Amino acid sequence: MYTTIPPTCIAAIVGLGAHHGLFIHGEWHIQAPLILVSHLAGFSYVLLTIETGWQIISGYIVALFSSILIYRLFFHRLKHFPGPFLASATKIWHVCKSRDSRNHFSCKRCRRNTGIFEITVFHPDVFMAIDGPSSKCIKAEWYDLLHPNTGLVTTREKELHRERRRRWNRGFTPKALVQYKSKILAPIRQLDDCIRANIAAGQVSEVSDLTFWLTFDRMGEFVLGKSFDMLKNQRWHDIILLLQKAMSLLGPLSPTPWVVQIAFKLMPRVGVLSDWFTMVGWCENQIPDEMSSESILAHYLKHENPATDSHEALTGDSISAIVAGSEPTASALVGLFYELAKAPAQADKIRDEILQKGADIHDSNSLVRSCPHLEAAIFEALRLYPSIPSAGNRKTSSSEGITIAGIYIPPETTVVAPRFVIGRREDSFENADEFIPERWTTRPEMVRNRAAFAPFGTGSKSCIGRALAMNDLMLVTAHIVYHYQFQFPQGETGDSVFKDWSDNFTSTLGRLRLV
Ligand code: HEM
Repeated sequence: MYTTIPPTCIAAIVGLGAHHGLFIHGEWHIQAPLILVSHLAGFSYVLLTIETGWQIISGYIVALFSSILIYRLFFHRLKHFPGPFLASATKIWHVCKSRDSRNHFSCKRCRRNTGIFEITVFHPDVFMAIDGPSSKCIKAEWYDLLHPNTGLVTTREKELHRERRRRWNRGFTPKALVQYKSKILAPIRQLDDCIRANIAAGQVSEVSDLTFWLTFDRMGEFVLGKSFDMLKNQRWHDIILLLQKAMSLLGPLSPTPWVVQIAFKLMPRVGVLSDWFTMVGWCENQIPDEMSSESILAHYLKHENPATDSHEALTGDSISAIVAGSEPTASALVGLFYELAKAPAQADKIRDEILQKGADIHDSNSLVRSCPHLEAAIFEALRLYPSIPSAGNRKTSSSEGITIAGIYIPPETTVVAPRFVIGRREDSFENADEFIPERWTTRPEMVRNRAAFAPFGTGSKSCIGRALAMNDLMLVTAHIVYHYQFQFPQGETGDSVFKDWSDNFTSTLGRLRLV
């Protein structure tokens, strides 16, 4: 006698098999669009051809998701780590928490883990553990964001990253830097013109806009060989507006790279996503035009290597370099001018230092040599307003975990190191929430643990533009502080800079207006 197994049971077995045989192993975010489409197609076929199709589909879905849930809640290798219950069940919890692009604030409130496969570490040793010379960690799934376009920032594969970084380094030799460093002086003059015009008209200076225009113009020139001319035209460039709109997706969606892949691949013409692709198309079109310019990209093309320099790779590099270079410098400037407006004595101290030492405000080497307080004020702004406040996730290798402060983190685990929380730890910095540049000069005892300060990252994946960024920050700050005294407009406190700070991988601080 034969007994037939009901189709619903077979579907449930297939669901369990899909989880244990397939999805439990490795990474699936890149294939997420394909998985979704093939499941929808399969479900449609079953519904159309089998009378009890919906039962079969339910059997499959219930078994698959129950298996995933039970595994995550009771058997996962990270189940011993503390964290909100729902966070260990689904990443959608994290998306809900960061829906207003405030992941950095959530990390501070939560102070615990935010997801399955993921450990958030608040200990200052984390930076060295994930990016130090002996680390085997790679960049986490998030970095596949631009797939198939990959820039230096988003290259996850270690060897490929090393190769691309070597090529980028050629554009950052001391000789090349001398040339790029002085190119900030023209945008600074344009910034100055804007401020003077505002003063003459009795108008408030929109510092947030001005600093973003300055740094994007600067990066346009640096990466593509031509400025976006926003300071000159005193208005946002259409492409940068599209880029900013598209970046706003990263705040809520960063915790789920698979959702990003589905959205990018299956809905490229919908809403903000279409803005993103317009911007990508624009960047693609800029590349062949710029071969002869002095941009970093042209430098790259001159040494083209077909193995690594596909058109996608160059597009990825141009987008990620524009974003990586502009937004962080702009937000550091907004944070710094906000603090200097709150504490004018600090601005006076910088001005006195420049005057007393006779430093040349057009030469960053002269400023570095003579103005430690200026440099300290910039460090303090970078500590309080980190340009990458919660992102920069790494993943432990498939064979080795890492140990941080005596706690072992297993292989294949995403490690999150939120700079916003770590840089404001009271056990690392005395009066940690206060702007005290002296902690970097005359009061070193106020820095209790230097490891908690890593605004540019550490090791082989750290910021390649650090020298350029410090050059620009020194020159812009010295110029403004030397020539102007500034304050908040009547009736304003500037508090929105902190309150409206959003975390879209890079920081966008709230609006700053000064007179
Ligand atoms: C205040 C200004 C800046 C800050 C605080 C900053 C900070 C950082 C940090 C923390 C990283 C590591 C990101 C990660 O782990 O994913 C990074 C990477 C990077 N930054 Fe910057 N950055 C600044 C300015 C710049 C500038 C001006 C450039 C352009 C020349 C630049 C280009 C890059 C690139 C290309 C990477 C990727 C490096 C790699 O993956 O090897 N950054 N930056």
